[in-house]
Amino acid sequence: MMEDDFYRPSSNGTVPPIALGTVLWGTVVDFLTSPNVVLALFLGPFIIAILTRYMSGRPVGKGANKLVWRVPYWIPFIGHGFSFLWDPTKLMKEAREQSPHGVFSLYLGGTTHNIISDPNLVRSVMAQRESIVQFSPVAWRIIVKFFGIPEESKFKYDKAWEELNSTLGSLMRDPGLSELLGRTVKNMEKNVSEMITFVDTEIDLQPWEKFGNASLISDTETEIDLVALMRDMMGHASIPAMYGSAFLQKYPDLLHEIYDMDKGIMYFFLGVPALAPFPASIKARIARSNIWGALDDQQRALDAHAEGKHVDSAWGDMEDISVFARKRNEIYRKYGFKIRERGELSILWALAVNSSLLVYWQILYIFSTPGLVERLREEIAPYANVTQPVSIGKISEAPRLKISADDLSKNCPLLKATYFEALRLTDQPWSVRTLAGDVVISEENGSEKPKEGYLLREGEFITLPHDMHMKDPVYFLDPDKFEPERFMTRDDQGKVTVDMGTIRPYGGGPSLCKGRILAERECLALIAGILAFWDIEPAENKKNWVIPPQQKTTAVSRPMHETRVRIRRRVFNWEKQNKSEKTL
Ligand code: HEM
Repeated sequence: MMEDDFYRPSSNGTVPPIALGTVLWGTVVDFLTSPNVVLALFLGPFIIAILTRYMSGRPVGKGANKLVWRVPYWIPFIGHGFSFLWDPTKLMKEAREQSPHGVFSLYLGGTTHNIISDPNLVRSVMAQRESIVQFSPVAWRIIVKFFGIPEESKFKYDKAWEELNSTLGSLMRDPGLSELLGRTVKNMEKNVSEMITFVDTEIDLQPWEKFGNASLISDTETEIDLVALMRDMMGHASIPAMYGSAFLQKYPDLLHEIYDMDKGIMYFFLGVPALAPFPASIKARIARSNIWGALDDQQRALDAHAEGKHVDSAWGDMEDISVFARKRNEIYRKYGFKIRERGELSILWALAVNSSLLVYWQILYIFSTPGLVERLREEIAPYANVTQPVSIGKISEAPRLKISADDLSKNCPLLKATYFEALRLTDQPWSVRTLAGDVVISEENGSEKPKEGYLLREGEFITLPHDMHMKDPVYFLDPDKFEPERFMTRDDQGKVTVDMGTIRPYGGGPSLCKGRILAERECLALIAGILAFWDIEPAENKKNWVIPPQQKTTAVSRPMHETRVRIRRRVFNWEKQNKSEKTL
């Protein structure tokens, strides 16, 4: 029998195996480098892209039930994915300009998103039945992906949904609203009057001064980052109002962890794995897990408190935790939610992120608009005032600040208009819905104009980017200009009123922001308090304010860079009087 011999030359003239590989490789190389194949490989993707582009622009049809025009795209399946991730605002702005009716659809990773910003059509979407135009599947996706609630807890949430949702109503009416607002304003009155310490010893600085890298210029002037300062001033007032004063004392980094988590929102939604080497993603995950740790601790303490068990003394008597937070804890206990299943992070995040950014933009626009500060100070004077401190010999207390948030909202149209205008310019909220059936949306224009109607199909998404309307030059003259007066009207008797008009800074429909009344009042209160107490100018060139470009978030945008400012305490009337008496 002949032995196998790999090295024996082949007797039948075929090439040996080693050579066979070489030949095969050579053949492949020959094949791949033949002009036809090079052409095909080179042109293939182009042909696919051109075909995709040609076929992806969906015909619109005619009549009252047209299909929404789809922006053509080049890459199958991915569709507009890359340009969407790169700069969604630019993509949408350009698409709206090209679309015959300002309504268009984008194709993102296999799903069709109908983008609607016309206020009449948005109203029509909001008026549809929730069973067809659904928010709850979107809400659950956010809860799992961003807030990290375990998927398997869904059945508990389904059972408790109505009761948990009904607690949100108490954010908008009394006694819940006035309890939260009252405490928030009290914290502001104290913190605003102690906002700047004018010391240069790190240990004596206020937490917001540390975060804002405060540097002492003189006994009466400090330089600081306005973004960090305003964010923390709001957070240090609103979070203790809802979760009690021990919460931030026990977890002093919590506020900044909320900001870090918020910065990583895209990574959570894209499902980027925990260990993926993206610093912002890793930071956001660590932050989320620390926030969970703090909230879990508080839930345990609340459980123990409610059950009359021992509670760690660091939590104090817990009496200053809002009725709202206690009620939610009661519902979690009633439905047997384990500590790790409780979704308080969604509330804490909603409370902390948007108002804290909004007050930064609002104060920046106010100070950078010539003459506005003086007009506002005159308007708010009766409702945000500073009184003379008590003096014993040469030692006197700090001046006292008193703010009436309800009066500011009712009686200060200019201040309120600056809030609406800051929202219009910097808020970029989107409402997203899924379609559980076909639906026709149409303009209820009530005029002779033919009614425009669009057929939207089951399985598609509807996205309402409210910011597109808020910056639309058709509705807002000079849309990039800060002009609060655009929200104000004067009647025949000279009475000035302010109205939000068609802007939708808080989204709409069933998911419409439940903190909107609280947000408006707390923002007005903080701005009025600061205007009453402090003078602010840009640090660099004392007259030249720079408005930073914006980075998109889920609602109020983040500035792309910090704003260094110089802050001085105002000279109050009694001080001016004392001075003039001394010089006499
Ligand atoms: C200027 C400040 C604020 C802005 C611009 C804002 C904006 C928004 C937006 C755009 C939504 C989503 C709406 C949608 O999906 O259509 C929302 C939801 C929500 N916001 Fe706000 N918000 C602000 C402040 C607050 C505050 C202070 C709270 C207090 C906790 C709060 C609580 C909520 C809650 C609970 C929801 C979810 C509502 C639901 O799904 O039923 N918001 N907010």
